[in-house]
Amino acid sequence: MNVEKITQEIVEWISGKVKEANCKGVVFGMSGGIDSAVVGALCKRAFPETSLGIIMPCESDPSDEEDARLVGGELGISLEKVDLTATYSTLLESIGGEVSAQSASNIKPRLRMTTLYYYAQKKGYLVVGSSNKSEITVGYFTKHGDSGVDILPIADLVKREVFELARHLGINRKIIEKSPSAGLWEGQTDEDEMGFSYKSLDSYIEQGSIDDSESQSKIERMNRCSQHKREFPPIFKPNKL
Ligand SMILES: Nc1ncnc2c1ncn2[C@@H]1O[C@H](COP(=O)(O)OP(=O)(O)OC[C@H]2O[C@@H]([n+]3cccc(C(=O)O)c3)[C@H](O)[C@@H]2O)[C@@H](O)[C@H]1O
Ligand SMILES: Nc1ncnc2c1ncn2[C@@H]1O[C@H](COP(=O)(O)OP(=O)(O)OP(=O)(O)O)[C@@H](O)[C@H]1O
Repeated sequence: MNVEKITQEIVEWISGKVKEANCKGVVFGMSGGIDSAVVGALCKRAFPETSLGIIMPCESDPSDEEDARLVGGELGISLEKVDLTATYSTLLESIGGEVSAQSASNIKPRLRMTTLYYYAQKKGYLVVGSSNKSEITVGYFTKHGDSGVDILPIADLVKREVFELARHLGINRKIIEKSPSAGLWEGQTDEDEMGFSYKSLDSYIEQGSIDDSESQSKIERMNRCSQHKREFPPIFKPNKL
């Protein structure tokens, strides 16, 4: 992969999409992870004066905010912080009843999506998502949460390519070296939850099959089960005659 060429193409693409929408800039969530760091760096190149990163802790590990500030500081990205922890608790209290841990944790990305759209409309910006091809292939994202965005600049890159871009863009080594995590609960890591490594997933995407048949079946099952997340909701078409 010619990383500099791809970087330039993505930057031009972001710029073109924002102009087509008659918008002035971009807003994105800064989690302290590698995906949003790469997206932040690309956005800053496309819109040096009108790129805004939002840090949105929601029962998050405080080190995530430190990491997001480290990336933002080094790249010169303007940052705002919106703490969603109290909002999340209040919503769960209003819902009441017994809490389902998985359903509850998916509220967090949806509160972040709501917050990003507030800033987008207020400032005339587009919301930029940070999903990559590996996550999208297996549906490893929250429907209408972190997938609720306007444009997806790195969604055709597998995780390995995101790492290549991160190194090229000069993202701090601390961010590159930590284990990818959605940060939805303490100790969560992408690879533990998915049950296979990004290496296996990326090889499957690029080659169509891998030697590890157990991982391949898991990947194929997750891909099938998450098809609905990659499509517009089915529309019933009544016979109006
Ligand atoms: N066949 C079907 N047709 C239409 N809709 C269908 C459906 N099956 C389920 N659904 C709907 O989809 C919902 C389940 O999907 P969803 O709400 O997304 O929930 P789900 O896929 O269960 O959870 C999201 C996963 O993504 C992970 N995640 C989240 C956020 C960020 C990242 C990251 O690393 O970047 C990862 C998270 O840890 C978790 O494993 C169901 O409750 C139902 O409403
Ligand atoms: N605490 C947070 N503050 C702001 N945005 C967040 C936060 N957590 C998640 N997000 C947003 O949701 C996206 C998906 O979350 P996730 O934590 O999986 O990604 P990441 O941290 O960028 O990358 P990685 O999967 O490598 O950890 C992030 O890229 C970011 O845009």
